[in-house]
Amino acid sequence: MVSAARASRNDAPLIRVRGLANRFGAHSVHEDLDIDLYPGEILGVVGGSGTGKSVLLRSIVGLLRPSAGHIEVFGEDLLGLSARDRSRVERRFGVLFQRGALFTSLSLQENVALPLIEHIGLSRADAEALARVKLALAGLPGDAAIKYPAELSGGMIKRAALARALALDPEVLFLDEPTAGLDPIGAAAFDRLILTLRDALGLSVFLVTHDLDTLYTACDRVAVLSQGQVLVADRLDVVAATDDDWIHDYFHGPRGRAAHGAAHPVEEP
Ligand SMILES: Nc1ncnc2c1ncn2[C@@H]1O[C@H](COP(=O)(O)OP(=O)(O)OP(=O)(O)O)[C@@H](O)[C@H]1O
Repeated sequence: MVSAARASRNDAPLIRVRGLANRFGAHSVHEDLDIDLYPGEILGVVGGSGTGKSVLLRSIVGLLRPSAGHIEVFGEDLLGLSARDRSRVERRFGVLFQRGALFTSLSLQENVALPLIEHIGLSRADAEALARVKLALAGLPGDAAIKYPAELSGGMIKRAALARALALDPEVLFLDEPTAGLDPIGAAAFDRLILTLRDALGLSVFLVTHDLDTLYTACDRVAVLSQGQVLVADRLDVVAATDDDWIHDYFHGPRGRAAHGAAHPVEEP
């Protein structure tokens, strides 16, 4: 199921990564990696454990300086910018990290208000009012705003972290394994939320995942990382048909068949 907001390949990429290398000492994670994110698309990034999906995300959002390569975002060469200009560009990103990363000593509305106070200089009252709007946008009930992370289920924590990622009205949303740890119903609801938000807010989404259901439900394109590079980045059917052992095991193993079956139910005669 892919919405009308699917990216047109005639558009220039919003994010254009070329020749990226990430090395930690003698350990090379990426070498000469290229990847694009098009406006309005949800790009799923998959690959075996340790293939560098999170490292790639962290390099693009500015948390990790790559060893080599170019990262062009909104037409600007990110690695060539001054710290001040970089943070201007990075303000247009929203990031949801794997473990949610909420401050445990703050209520949800205080967590979401924090970037609004720090980056926009809103008063505490205005920031918390806007935070409540963002929490509602992420599908949380009104009474959740004054709760603390310890009082919430895993699914609610993800939604609160998503609300915080949306606080500054980003144009690009980066999600690192957003459905990890959620039960299948909670994960499916989160996938639908991502689609709804993309359509409503015109977001472009870079989504690192292991979740096959997410790929089938939410992603316009899928990029597979393997041996330090992007092995293939295309529509799911093209990717699933690519001749590669990992792709074959991933898409055509029991979980892959189940996800495909759920996305393409056989119609009763
Ligand atoms: N700061 C760091 N210093 C040294 N090595 C690192 C650092 N960050 C990541 N790595 C290594 O880079 C490799 C890729 O890590 P990354 O977390 O990106 O993998 P991943 O594809 O996201 O894996 P998973 O699917 O298991 O989450 C791993 O071998 C990891 O140990």
